[in-house]
Amino acid sequence: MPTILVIDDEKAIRKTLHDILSYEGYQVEEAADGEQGLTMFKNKTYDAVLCDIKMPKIDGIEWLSKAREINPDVPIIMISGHGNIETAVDAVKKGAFDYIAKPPDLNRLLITLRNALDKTSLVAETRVLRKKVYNLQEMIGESAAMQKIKETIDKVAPTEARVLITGENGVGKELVARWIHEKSHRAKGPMVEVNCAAIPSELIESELFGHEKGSFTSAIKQRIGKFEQAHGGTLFLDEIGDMSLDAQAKVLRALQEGKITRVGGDKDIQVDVRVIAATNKNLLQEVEAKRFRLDLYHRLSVVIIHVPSLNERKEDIPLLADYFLEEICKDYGIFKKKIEPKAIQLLQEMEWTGNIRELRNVIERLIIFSDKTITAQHVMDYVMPFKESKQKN
Ligand SMILES: Nc1ncnc2c1ncn2[C@@H]1O[C@H](COP(=O)(O)OP(=O)(O)OP(=O)(O)O)[C@@H](O)[C@H]1O
Repeated sequence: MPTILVIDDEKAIRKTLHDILSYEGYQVEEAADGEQGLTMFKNKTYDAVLCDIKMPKIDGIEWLSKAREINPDVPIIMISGHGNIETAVDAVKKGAFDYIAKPPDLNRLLITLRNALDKTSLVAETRVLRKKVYNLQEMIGESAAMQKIKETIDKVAPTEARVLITGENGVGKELVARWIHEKSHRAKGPMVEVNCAAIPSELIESELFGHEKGSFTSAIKQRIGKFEQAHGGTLFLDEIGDMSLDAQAKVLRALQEGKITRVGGDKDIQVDVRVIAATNKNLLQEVEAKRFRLDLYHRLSVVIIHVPSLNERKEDIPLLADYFLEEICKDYGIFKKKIEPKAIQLLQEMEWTGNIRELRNVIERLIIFSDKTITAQHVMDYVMPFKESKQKN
């Protein structure tokens, strides 16, 4: 539940705002003057602030600049009386999110607040994603296939071309998408991911394009979709082969016209988004089976990057094993264990699924059951029986 801080020296206004906002399901905290408001603002992260302009001690404009020094991400909405609309406009120039006039008009208040809260969640989401990008996992592997993938990423990233990434589950498709974003001109913008397989088909359109309040039964609030969230950045559509035909038609329009419409809305919204898609399906087969639109396939697949499974690039196993060994030992807080060349060789001779996580699990198991060095015997005891029983099943 979003928490709103209301700062006003007039008790009646505080009460009105308190009643309206609590009725709408917001948590409300009140301050009777700027000083008290500032102390509260320092001690807690609010989702939004409503602040009167004309107050004793610290006035609204001064309050705004102090609060923005403390936390510039919290949207502040100014409340202005008759005489100070100009000051309110000035406040917006100085970084206030918006202003509302006194006495507060219910609709305007709620819409402004909702927009402000959407901004808060966007800022938070962007920050999480930035952090992810900052910690972007290196792409391990020197096999011919991996080298080619890295070269393709370097070539395609700085362009605006759409990229389709194919390959089995867990081969590293998302990692490829993240590197394309990171090396593109959009790297400072958001990278927004949608797993199309994880969202029920009746919700996918609202997830992608957002919705207006009341457009369907559970649409209690207006919501901004992933296309809008990815504005200025990259939208990663994972498992695109699982998207419904209806949603495909809308995605196609978004790609053709650079515009979207929220579900239940009638306004076109311009979006500047680069789409990267991934799939573990053979999309051309899906086209033949009439589950995927050919025109969308062509729009998405300007460049295709196929990420091969580990079986097709076993040369990468020594580097990957060493990388996971280091990473897991660090996580465990122990010295890095050694692995005998003979043990590596056995790992290379095995059959692997495409999923790199499987190799990571195996290395973790070997770390647990070995002392300082992982030997061929460890592999025979703790990896092979598991593989064999899996193959028998
Ligand atoms: N070349 C690589 N070097 C190091 N780690 C990798 C590499 N490729 C993949 N990984 C790691 O393996 C895991 C699976 O990768 P990722 O999620 O990118 O695969 P995916 O193909 O998108 O999977 P899914 O099909 O499940 O969406 C991740 O933890 C990723 O960091």
